[in-house]
Amino acid sequence: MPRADCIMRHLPYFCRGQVVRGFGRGSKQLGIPTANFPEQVVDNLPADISTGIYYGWASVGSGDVHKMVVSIGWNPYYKNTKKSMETHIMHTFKEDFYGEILNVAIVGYLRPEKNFDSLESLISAIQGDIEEAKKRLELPEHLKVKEDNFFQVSKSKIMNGH
Ligand SMILES: Cc1cc2nc3c(=O)[nH]c(=O)nc-3n(C[C@H](O)[C@H](O)[C@H](O)COP(=O)(O)O)c2cc1C
Ligand SMILES: Nc1ncnc2c1ncn2[C@@H]1O[C@H](COP(=O)(O)OP(=O)(O)O)[C@@H](O)[C@H]1O
Ligand SMILES: [Mg+2]
Repeated sequence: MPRADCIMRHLPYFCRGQVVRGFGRGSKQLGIPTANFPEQVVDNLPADISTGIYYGWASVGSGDVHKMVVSIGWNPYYKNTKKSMETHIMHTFKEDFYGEILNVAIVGYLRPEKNFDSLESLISAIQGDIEEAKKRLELPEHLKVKEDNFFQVSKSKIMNGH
């Protein structure tokens, strides 16, 4: 079990980066696309932040802020050799946003990464995470992060062309 202090000490955790292509394993076909961050963003995570499933807020470029869940780790079901950080945003986008800047604020921890004996059980675990995250994000302490200057800055920066 990850130690609680290693998780909470770093939250809320803010970061941004360009959306890159993942393994294209068809998470989109499963109805759960995940926007993957490049290696540098993953390498910049605090060294002792636990791998696992987290929730928080995200925006694409200067767009609206939405609820999100993010998976940090090695995806034991797929046995990745590189640590990844993938964000599923609870919003239906008109099109893909590869190459755009994804802004994320992680506010809470849900569970460690797990292995599953079928793809169906992985999918239902992720769906459970999404429902739990939606609920927890309604807490006032989490709602206030949605209004954080971090997201305002991302708007003005992009609008001014910097
Ligand atoms: C909320 C959430 C929870 C996840 N939990 C697990 C997990 O417990 N174990 C695992 O192997 N992968 C987990 N994943 C990662 C999926 O396996 C991953 O999104 C999928 O491999 C797609 O990868 P790709 O973007 O490289 O195509 C989770 C993803 C999300 C968004
Ligand atoms: N709600 C969403 N959350 C995350 N990514 C989304 C969403 N809707 C569309 N996308 C797009 O889908 C891509 C991720 O799909 P995915 O199947 O995980 O492919 P990859 O393996 O390349 O990450 C994202 O990079 C983004 O461009
Ligand atoms: Mg992905």
